Amino acid sequence: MEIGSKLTNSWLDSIVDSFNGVDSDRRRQFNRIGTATRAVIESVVASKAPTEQLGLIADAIEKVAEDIGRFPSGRVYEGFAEAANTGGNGGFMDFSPISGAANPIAPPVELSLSSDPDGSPIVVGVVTFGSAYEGPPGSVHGGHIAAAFDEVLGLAQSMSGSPGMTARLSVNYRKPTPLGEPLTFVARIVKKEGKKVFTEGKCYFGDILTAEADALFISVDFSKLAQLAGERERTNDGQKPQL
Ligand SMILES: CCCCCCCCCC(=O)SCCNC(=O)CCNC(=O)[C@H](O)C(C)(C)COP(=O)(O)OP(=O)(O)OC[C@H]1O[C@@H](n2cnc3c(N)ncnc32)[C@H](O)[C@@H]1OP(=O)(O)O
Repeated sequence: MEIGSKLTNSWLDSIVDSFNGVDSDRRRQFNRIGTATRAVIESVVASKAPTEQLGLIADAIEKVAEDIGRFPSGRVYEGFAEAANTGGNGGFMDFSPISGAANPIAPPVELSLSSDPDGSPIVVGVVTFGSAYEGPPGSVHGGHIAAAFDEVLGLAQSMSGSPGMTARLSVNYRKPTPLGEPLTFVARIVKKEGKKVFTEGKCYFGDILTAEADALFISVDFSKLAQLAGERERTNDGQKPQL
């Protein structure tokens, strides 16, 4: 199922088009950096390395930060990084904080579109949270579970054809969600009433339901998104938001 075809707004199309023009080698290098930085984050959290080694590693990381910091920083793909905005265009999501391979803070959640046994479209997110995401001992922090739900539900609601923003997200944590184990998130649209898109999702470890969520999305006028993008540019320039 190609949901991108349902997202026909020209502002969004221009963003997706801008991704399509992105040099693939550049994208590959960004993804390499994201993957390596994510590995560093995973290893430095509670590392058992000797203190002397930690000092050398800190020196090396400070050098990397200095090297990359010499270049101006902005956004490679202008626009939002959330799944709901992408129409399923994988590349545009490279910098999503949840599913973006090139964003080191993303676990990342790997998203795909599927259908349930009755043929209804669903979004599936597969992820293994590493040590950096620990909340209760051996378990994923609840905030990161909520963020993963926001991402998969956000993509699901875009299948309504009139995507919007999360207005409300409610998570019910049924059992501790294990770290370091593959988890499967499943999300779907429940109903649509005017601008309101109601969604629900579940998180499984194997057959075990560890958390479930429901969320309300409100379809937004793309001029609002353009306004938010403009505000982001202003705040990037050091000015205060004016929303
Ligand atoms: C292509 C779009 C992709 C967008 C990005 C992808 C999102 C990915 C997931 C996210 O992380 S989004 C980030 C977190 N969410 C936000 O920052 C949203 C902040 N809130 C807003 O910007 C506005 O409140 C919002 C756009 C959600 C709604 O504003 P509107 O001016 O469009 O709503 P409006 O006042 O027209 O209300 C429409 C209906 O929705 C209801 N409603 C609005 N906000 C609500 C809310 N927060 N909770 C419950 N109901 C809400 C409202 O009562 C009303 O119901 P009725 O028609 O029955 O009267």
